[in-house]
Amino acid sequence: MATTHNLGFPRIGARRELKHALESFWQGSLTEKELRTEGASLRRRNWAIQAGLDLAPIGDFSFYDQVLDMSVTLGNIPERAGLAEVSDLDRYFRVARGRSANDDDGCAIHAGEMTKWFDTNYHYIVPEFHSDTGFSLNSERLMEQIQEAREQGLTPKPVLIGPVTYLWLGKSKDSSTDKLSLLDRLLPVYAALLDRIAAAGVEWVQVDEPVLVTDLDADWRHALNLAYHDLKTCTPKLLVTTYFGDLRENLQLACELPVAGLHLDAISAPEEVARVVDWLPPHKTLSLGIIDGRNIWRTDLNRTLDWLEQVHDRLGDRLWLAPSCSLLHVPVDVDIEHKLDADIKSWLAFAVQKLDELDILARALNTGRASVHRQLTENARLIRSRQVSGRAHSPAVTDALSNLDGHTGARQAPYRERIDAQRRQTVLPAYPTTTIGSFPQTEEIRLARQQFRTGNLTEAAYVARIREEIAYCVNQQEELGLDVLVHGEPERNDMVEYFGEQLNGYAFSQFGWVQSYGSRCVKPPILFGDISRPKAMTVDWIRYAQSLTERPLKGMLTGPVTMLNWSFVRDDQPRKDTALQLALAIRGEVLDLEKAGVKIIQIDEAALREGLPLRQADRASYLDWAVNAFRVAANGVRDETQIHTHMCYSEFNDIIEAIARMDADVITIETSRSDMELLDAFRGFEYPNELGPGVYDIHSPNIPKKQEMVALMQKAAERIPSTRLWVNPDCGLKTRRWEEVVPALRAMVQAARELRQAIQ
Ligand SMILES: CN1c2c(nc(N)[nH]c2=O)NC[C@@H]1CNc1ccc(C(=O)N[C@@H](CCC(=O)N[C@@H](CCC(=O)N[C@@H](CCC(=O)O)C(=O)O)C(=O)O)C(=O)O)cc1
Ligand SMILES: N[C@@H](CCS)C(=O)O
Ligand SMILES: [Zn+2]
Repeated sequence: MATTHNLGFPRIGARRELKHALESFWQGSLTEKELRTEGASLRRRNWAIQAGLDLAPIGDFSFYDQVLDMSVTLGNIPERAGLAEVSDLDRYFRVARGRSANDDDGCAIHAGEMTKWFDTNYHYIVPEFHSDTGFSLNSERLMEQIQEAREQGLTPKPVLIGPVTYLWLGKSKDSSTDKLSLLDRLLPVYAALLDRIAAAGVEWVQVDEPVLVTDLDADWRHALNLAYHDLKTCTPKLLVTTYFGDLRENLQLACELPVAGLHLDAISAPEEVARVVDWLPPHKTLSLGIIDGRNIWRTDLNRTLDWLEQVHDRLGDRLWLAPSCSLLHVPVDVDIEHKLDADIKSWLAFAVQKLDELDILARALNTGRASVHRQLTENARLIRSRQVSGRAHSPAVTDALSNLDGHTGARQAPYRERIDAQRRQTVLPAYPTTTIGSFPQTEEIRLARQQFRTGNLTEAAYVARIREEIAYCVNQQEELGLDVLVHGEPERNDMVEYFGEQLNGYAFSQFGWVQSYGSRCVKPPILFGDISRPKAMTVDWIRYAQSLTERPLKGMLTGPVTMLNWSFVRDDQPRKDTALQLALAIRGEVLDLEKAGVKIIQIDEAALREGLPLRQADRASYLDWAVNAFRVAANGVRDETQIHTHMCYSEFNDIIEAIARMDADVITIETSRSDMELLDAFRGFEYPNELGPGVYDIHSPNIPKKQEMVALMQKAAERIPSTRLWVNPDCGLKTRRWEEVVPALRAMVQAARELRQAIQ
């Protein structure tokens, strides 16, 4: 009998119940008890959905982030969060979100650093390590949830982040600390935790070690061996899970770890299944991730069974079935979508449907295909309907792509020549100030959009409301004295979804939310077919904003690679082909903006770095097509038109040469939290164009001080000539309030003025 289980379920709730509860709690309109009750109710509902599984995940639910939860379990919470004087939950949120100086006692606490979870759009709170970091067990949360799940009649399988991945995800806060040196201190706490779990009568524990799909040096590989040899005396059976990629040179290591089972992501690594089946010692369980946990297309069940049956024949009871990774990365339930086109909806499977698929596959293996004949026939019909549908294909798009040549992505003149034309066209002071695009997305703006969507506000009234917001935003920027203004993006629900809604080839859901960080969610649009742009998407808003000011106004677009990486994309053609289609559509918009007199155009590529393959060996080819897509989108303009791009959450050292190839005139990037160290990459490489290193962290409610920003820019000027530096925040301001934005930008403008005086 093949066993079914799941690596994790989306915790935000089908209607984002967790988001609403968290935000009410933070505003003070929900008590801690009420928040905990809502959490328990969500867990109950999620487990009810998973009741058909042989083993249900426990501990995947989190009030903010599963990595932060693991830090709490291991007693590794930064001291600044306070010890005795606050409740556990308050301390937890202090690390997650920081605390502004305006709260209660006037003491600001900076939030834990947030970064990308592997190559996904989920962000985790980075564990912090020091040379004296100690660990201590805090198993209450897991023990309670094991009990809750039992009461619901489930067989619990606790989910832990494995010790080696936990260290790998964290950051040493003092340069002397080698993270791996902490393993000796960490392992006894894992052992104690496993003992407690065993005492609760749990048989299997899932231990996530996705580091196994990355390039590991000998020390990290040794750490994996050491850790699992150390833990092998613990009673529960350990299922080491890997996901998001293939194992390659770590395959043998993974197979030979002294644990009871291994989970392989058979969606990312189909070619490794046979090798793992061969290598895995005969006493071990193999869990195969056979349903895509990161995309939303229905699985071809018949085709899956064609190869899976042979594996089942070989492994019998040793075979477990699961989605490829946690379902955290997909929305909850496609059945609640009532506005999706019926054909497209029938091609999709969200978390609930993925578990149904898993059940059908298990039944087909355990009791024969005939026992699920109806479901398999229906699945075959729907898979075929997608394959033969003409809706994904547009001959006009194929034609447009065939007209691309080597010149399409090239600017007319090199940067050193075109910068003169740009400076003649738009005269700016040294250290020009600008922002990244969005200004506060207030409740009122979202309400207006909701009323428009539900027919309670006419289009004319909605447009008037957004124009009013743009006018306010432009006026504020003029008063603050910023040099290059933006319209503030009030018309956008999201920087990707907004464009997805306007392009042919995209569909979008009503409730397809996926957690991005904490209570913040995104609704990735569904890219199902060839992409084209029926009409201009941003020109009217930007033209209106420009009409309100004499100062230069920056047009604002999302780039093709970010559109690709933050959408659910079609799986019937290579991603690079889809990127090129997106690039052509965005190129059309860039040229329309230029035609409308816009002299500066920013094309955000916030997710370019995120899409970088986890393995070094795969990176060059990704960067080639990703940079090419950006160039096709951006570089059709005249020399005088200045192209900006923006990237956030980026480590640039390893991709600096690719960034230079994008040939944007100006790049604005996140750097403030790294104390400008990120700019070392730009110095070493002698980055030729202009750069706006973010001078303050927009994720924090703290108002930056002028002197701090001056100091950061001085550090930047040690690496990049000051004549090529811009002054701007790290990222967009949509999550902040106007009361925070105005003083922060005022201080930033003053900082720029001080810097200018120093070079006169
Ligand atoms: C820069 N970032 C982005 C990432 N990915 C993206 N796709 N987009 C990004 O901007 N990844 C990295 C970072 C992550 N950062 C953030 C920051 C902020 C958010 C965020 O605030 N998300 C909002 C949802 C935004 C949205 O779509 N709003 C809609 C309203 C949707 C809604 O609430 N609908 C209601 C019904 C009606 C209503 O009340 O309006 C409902 O469905 O119940 C809009 O503006 O129209 C959030 O609320 O979490 C995300 C990532
Ligand atoms: N223009 C976008 C970029 C975010 S990465 C914004 O300002 O929100
Ligand atoms: Zn950004």
